[in-house]
Amino acid sequence: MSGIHYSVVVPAYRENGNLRPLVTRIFGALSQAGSPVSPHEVEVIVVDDNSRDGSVETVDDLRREGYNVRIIVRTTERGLSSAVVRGFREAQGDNMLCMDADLQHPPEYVPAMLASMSPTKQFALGTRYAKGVAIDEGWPLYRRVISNGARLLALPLTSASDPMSGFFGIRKETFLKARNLNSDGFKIALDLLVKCNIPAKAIAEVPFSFGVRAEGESKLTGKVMIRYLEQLAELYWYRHSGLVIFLAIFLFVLFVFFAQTLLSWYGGFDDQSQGRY
Ligand SMILES: Nc1nc2c(ncn2[C@@H]2O[C@H](COP(=O)(O)OP(=O)(O)O[C@H]3O[C@H](CO)[C@@H](O)[C@H](O)[C@@H]3O)[C@@H](O)[C@H]2O)c(=O)[nH]1
Ligand SMILES: [Mg+2]
Repeated sequence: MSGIHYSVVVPAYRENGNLRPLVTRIFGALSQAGSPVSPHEVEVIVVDDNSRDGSVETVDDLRREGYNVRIIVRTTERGLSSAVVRGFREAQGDNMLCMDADLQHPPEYVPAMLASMSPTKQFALGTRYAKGVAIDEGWPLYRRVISNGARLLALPLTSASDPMSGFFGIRKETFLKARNLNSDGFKIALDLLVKCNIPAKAIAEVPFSFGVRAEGESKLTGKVMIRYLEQLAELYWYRHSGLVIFLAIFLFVLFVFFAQTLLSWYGGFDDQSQGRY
């Protein structure tokens, strides 16, 4: 039996400059005295979409230096969510964590995130909306507005405080139950929370301070935001189809009632006018 109980999956596109600090800091944090998880139980899987920027060589070097890290290079698929799903499918650990490569999810929180998963806590969620933590002040206002707007729109779907943080963990047994996952766009955590039907009591929230990107550029584009709105529409339907159908019938009945009332008013007025002239 493999001694790997934890897998850290890192979707990465053109992140070569960040991979060495990321991996060394993850294993550094796990090697600290008092870490609830041993570095020997952990593997890191980078899922790269053919960046051709030296990422493969960097991971090979790190592996030779003794870090348990490997890289999957996809050539026919692209996208953050589908990269995460691929990494989870290849993971050996029963406890799987997803984190960004750009150090916005500080590696020092990895031990706590991994340890927070258990048979009763099937989902770990790094949250930026808790007492004592902060989104880095360098984060631009427009990104805060987008983030809060996205969070508000997800409120009818989950009670989790920050389903958009991108820093989350899931137990393999629960992940394997997910059906019809939407792997488009950026928001795979929200999809998993809804489609695996994770109740509030099964979510371990871990507050973390969101950093600024260390190297390279963000890949969040207008297209990604539109995909998010499409995903929300699908999830609303998935979770609340009964309510949506009820509201549609209710609005239809209301419409018919008002239309009839208006028609009878209009008809009555017509009758009177006919009588008068
Ligand atoms: N393999 C792969 N990885 C990708 C792709 N697009 C982005 N990534 C990787 O996904 C991670 C997040 O992408 P960023 O480009 O850094 O996104 P962001 O704008 O900082 O958004 C992040 O913050 C949001 C919170 O506000 C998170 O919601 C979001 O998931 C993401 O973590 C990075 O490691 C990046 O390399 C892709 O097409 N393919
Ligand atoms: Mg980022």
